[in-house]
Amino acid sequence: MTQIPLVVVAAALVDAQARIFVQQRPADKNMGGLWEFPGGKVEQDETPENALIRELQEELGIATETACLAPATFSTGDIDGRPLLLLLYVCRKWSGTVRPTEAADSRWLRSHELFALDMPPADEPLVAMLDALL
Ligand SMILES: Nc1nc2c([nH]c(=O)n2[C@H]2C[C@H](O)[C@@H](COP(=O)(O)OP(=O)(O)OP(=O)(O)O)O2)c(=O)[nH]1
Repeated sequence: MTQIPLVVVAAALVDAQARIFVQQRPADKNMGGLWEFPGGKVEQDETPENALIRELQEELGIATETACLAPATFSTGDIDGRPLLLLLYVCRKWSGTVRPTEAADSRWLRSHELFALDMPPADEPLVAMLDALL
């Protein structure tokens, strides 16, 4: 049976020291304990950018806008047998202070430090791309 991909959006928030924000998924969630970029699923009738703006507000308490979300790269994979399309944006401009509301842990890391983290399989190409880009 053909399945429509699950579209997930994620942000590489980059601060003035070129560090990137990552957070650890809570143990009770799918892929619990893995490190990820903030973001989540695009809901019906949402644009990817609006979904990411919503997720950043919900998960981190920060506000940003579409013009501040630079499409960086994407990756593909599957989640529980459903195709996954993971869209990564780079965001350098937001208002408010990053305060994770749901994460088990969080860190600001240089791009090369991301390679040492346990992340979902679909994130590996994203990390390589960020490391080349930043
Ligand atoms: N946020 C995020 N999700 C990722 C990344 N890499 C990756 O494979 N995923 C997967 C994990 C999840 O199965 C899915 C995102 O779903 P989620 O559970 O975080 O999204 P959500 O906030 O919309 O979740 P919910 O309302 O269903 O709880 O994408 C990543 O870097 N960031």
